[in-house]
Amino acid sequence: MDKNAKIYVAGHRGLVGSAILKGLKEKGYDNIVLRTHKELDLTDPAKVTAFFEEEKPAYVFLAAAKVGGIVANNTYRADFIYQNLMIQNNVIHQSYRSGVQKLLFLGSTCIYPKNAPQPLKEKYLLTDTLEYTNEPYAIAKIAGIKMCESYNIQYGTNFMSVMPTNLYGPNDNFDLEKSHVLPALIRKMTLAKALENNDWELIRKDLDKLPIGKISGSNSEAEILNILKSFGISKTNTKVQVEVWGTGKPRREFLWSEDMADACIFIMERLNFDDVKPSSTEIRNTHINIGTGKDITIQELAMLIKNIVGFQGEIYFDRSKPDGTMRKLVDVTKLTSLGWQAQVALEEGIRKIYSWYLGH
Ligand SMILES: NC(=O)C1=CN([C@@H]2O[C@H](COP(=O)(O)OP(=O)(O)OC[C@H]3O[C@@H](n4cnc5c(N)ncnc54)[C@H](OP(=O)(O)O)[C@@H]3O)[C@@H](O)[C@H]2O)C=CC1
Ligand SMILES: C[C@H]1O[C@H](OP(=O)(O)OP(=O)(O)OC[C@H]2O[C@@H](n3cnc4c(=O)[nH]c(N)nc43)[C@H](O)[C@@H]2O)[C@@H](O)[C@@H](O)C1=O
Repeated sequence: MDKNAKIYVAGHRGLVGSAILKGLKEKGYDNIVLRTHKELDLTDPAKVTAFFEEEKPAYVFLAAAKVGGIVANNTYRADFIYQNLMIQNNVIHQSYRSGVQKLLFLGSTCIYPKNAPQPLKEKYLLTDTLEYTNEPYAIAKIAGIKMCESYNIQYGTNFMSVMPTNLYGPNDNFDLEKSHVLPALIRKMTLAKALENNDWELIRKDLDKLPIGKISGSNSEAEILNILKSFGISKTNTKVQVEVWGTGKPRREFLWSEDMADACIFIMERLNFDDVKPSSTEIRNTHINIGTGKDITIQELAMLIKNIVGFQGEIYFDRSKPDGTMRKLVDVTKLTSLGWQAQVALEEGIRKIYSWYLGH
């Protein structure tokens, strides 16, 4: 990418978009065009058309999407399929129409079949049925991969697709109902530790960030305890307990968001669709996995976060909540063979995000 070329980062205030923006600035890219969700609703075809006609970016990082954890995906199924299809259809199609030189579409490893062999190779796409809790989101993401691939084949565009594993880092979503597991457990353990220490000031400050109406400065301690209980943080006479969803047995792989951003920029700077296009007519692997190549169980993750936060109480598993896919470790050979590797180990990343969370 030319350092002066106009680059559009869609979703620049989110977890990944903010890390991509930071990474681009650090590398000296200074012609970056941005729009908040409020300024440009990417589900609106007319507004997206007008934006591309006006700005004509040369490069596009498509990091805007409807995103959430397992329960959000399972609950807001219509929103996840509709909004994601609309956002990506609009951005990819208008990128083609306005002559964008290269686009990076962000998918997710949930595109792979629920029971696919491990580690997940790119070619396992579309070989079996998906995990049901996130099927609408996964189908939208598969449509995005196939849209990039089809435009490349028919129109000669250069649209790349990447499939990141579970991500975490600054500007993540810490909503206790809609977020992913890692930010949710950071927040739950932080609140639980504050409850152990009777640190009501910290608890009030934290809960103040909840949707309006749940808490105000005048909530009594009993009312706050009820709110915490509704999020799975409870106190008996002797101990504080934190609820962890599911059985704790599923395995997940976690990548620091700034490593993810680094991989995205690496791919945009060095790779083209022709480099990843297989010669076979049965194309199933034109996308690229991004991950660390290491996974842990949710129980191990919960214990790691508990220790780093310094929460002394107990954790227990709520088996009424879904486990989702039991394992989705990605095969990162395609990317690492090109010279890219993740830098931030999980324990270091958890320390960093815990410190970021306390500061925010
Ligand atoms: N987080 C993860 O663990 C993973 C994420 N991914 C993928 O990475 C990408 C980025 O995800 P992540 O950064 O976590 O998501 P975030 O929710 O943190 O950020 C998404 C961004 O998209 C914006 N956005 C959402 N809807 C619209 C819209 N209609 N118009 C304009 N902007 C919109 C949001 O703005 P606002 O907040 O104002 O709505 C936000 O800035 C997504 O494609 C996601 O599917 C893939 C695998 C794992
Ligand atoms: C990135 C990926 O994210 C989603 O998939 P997921 O990996 O299943 O997402 P998750 O982070 O929400 O959960 C991981 C595991 O952790 C368990 N778990 C324990 N306790 C909490 C908890 O407190 N919150 C959450 N959210 N999960 C918890 C939870 O039960 C599950 O077993 C996809 O829908 C899709 O969007 C996608 O692509």
